[in-house]
Amino acid sequence: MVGDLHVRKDKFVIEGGHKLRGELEIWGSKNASLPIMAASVLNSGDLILDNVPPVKDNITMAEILKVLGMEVEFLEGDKVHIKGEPKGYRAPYELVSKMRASFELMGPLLARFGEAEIPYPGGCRIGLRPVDLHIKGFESLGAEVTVEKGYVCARAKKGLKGTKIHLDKPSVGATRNIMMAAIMAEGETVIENAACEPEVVDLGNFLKMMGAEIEGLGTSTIYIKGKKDLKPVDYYKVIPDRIAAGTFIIAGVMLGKDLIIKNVEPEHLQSLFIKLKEAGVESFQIKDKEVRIKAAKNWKGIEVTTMPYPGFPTDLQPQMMVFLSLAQGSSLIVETVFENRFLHVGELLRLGAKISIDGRTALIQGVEKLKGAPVEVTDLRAGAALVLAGLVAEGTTEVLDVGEHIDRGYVALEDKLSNLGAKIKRVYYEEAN
Ligand SMILES: CC(=O)N[C@H]1[C@@H](OP(=O)(O)OP(=O)(O)OC[C@H]2O[C@@H](n3ccc(=O)[nH]c3=O)[C@H](O)[C@@H]2O)O[C@H](CO)[C@@H](O)[C@@H]1O
Ligand SMILES: C=C(OP(=O)(O)O)C(=O)O
Repeated sequence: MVGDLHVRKDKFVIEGGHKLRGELEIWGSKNASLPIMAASVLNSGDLILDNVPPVKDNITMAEILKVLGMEVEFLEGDKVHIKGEPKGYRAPYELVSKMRASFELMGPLLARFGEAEIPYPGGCRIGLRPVDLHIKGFESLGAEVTVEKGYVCARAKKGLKGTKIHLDKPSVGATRNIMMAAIMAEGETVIENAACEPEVVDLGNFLKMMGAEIEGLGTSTIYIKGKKDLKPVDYYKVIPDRIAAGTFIIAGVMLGKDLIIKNVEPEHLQSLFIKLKEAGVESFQIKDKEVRIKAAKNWKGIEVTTMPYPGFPTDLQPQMMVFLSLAQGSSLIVETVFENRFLHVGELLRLGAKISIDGRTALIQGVEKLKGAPVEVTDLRAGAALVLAGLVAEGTTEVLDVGEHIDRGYVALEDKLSNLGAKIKRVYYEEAN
């Protein structure tokens, strides 16, 4: 019975060991869709964003835009229709606390209204994840920033002024937020030590379509010439999700049998391909936007260090750890981006993996097989990794609490995997609150 003391959750029940075959089309990037949806508060008119999957985070962003006064509707075929203009500049805590990228409304709202009030954001609890670099950037542009009852409030009544900003770290979110604030500022802004991630470039390309003057996208120095007047954009197509693609590619090298992953941007996944080859995996071919994969027979342990792009993505680290758990010999994974992104390790141990942690380094001793067990999801990519582990493990694995995390970034993952031959189903359960 669902009463006050119980919450309804969902889990995946996976029978491991089944091969993956057939075709899968990768959807649009969540981490590019989110800031582009945020940037739509700067657009006037009718916008169709294409390749925007209805993952939970995108739905949350749509809800926030609606609270701000815009009309947002998800259409068939991963399109979202955004109309109208924002009437307010304060985003509600209940929605912002669900994900990280909601804080990226601050830059465009500040540019548009000279004012923005956004609570500290949520998102995966993989580290402290402060927003100090975002705030320093807004302050450098001339905004006065205060924190009031958990809301970060930025004010620049006289408008923002372009300046040189050097980021202490190449933060993806801070680069995007500052870029959005700066496109309407007076004069030139230079962002040094900027993030080079494809999702930053995609947002920049969208802003350029609006008439923003931006140079240096994809490099560590971004130049922005502020402009008062932007022009409406009516259509933009978001890049494919490289992390979703990487997740399926890692599944494929463990379990593929003529698996074809489509709508992949190979350039965005070079660091993964290089590491798979270093481990001795040659059973995949890349042609244009397609990757054809067969399971590798065996592979050897390697060292992987997560780094900002074009380094190995932290968002594929948990999935890679599953692959390396089954390697011959030992592997090292060094997580340099987030200080607490080994939450999946405890769960992988339940499945028989041999992993120890020393600070930001995980030492993985390859085992012959993983064995099914109940495991709990702690964050989005940890969840993806546990699903991969369940697919490859002997016996049945129950991956608990998938709705809270996995659905944030993967739409109906169980259906996509079932279509490829996996035995996986979603089951609802109740948990004491
Ligand atoms: C919605 C979205 O696109 N999320 C991605 C984005 O997150 P997000 O934009 O939050 O990641 P950042 O690049 O900002 O974070 C990188 C590091 O910088 C630190 N930091 C960041 C901002 C700040 O003001 N101060 C600070 O110290 C963070 O704690 C972290 O240790 O990039 C991450 C790194 O590729 C990915 O894992 C996330 O999937
Ligand atoms: C960490 C992630 O998301 P977020 O930044 O929204 O928490 C992710 O997409 O893996």
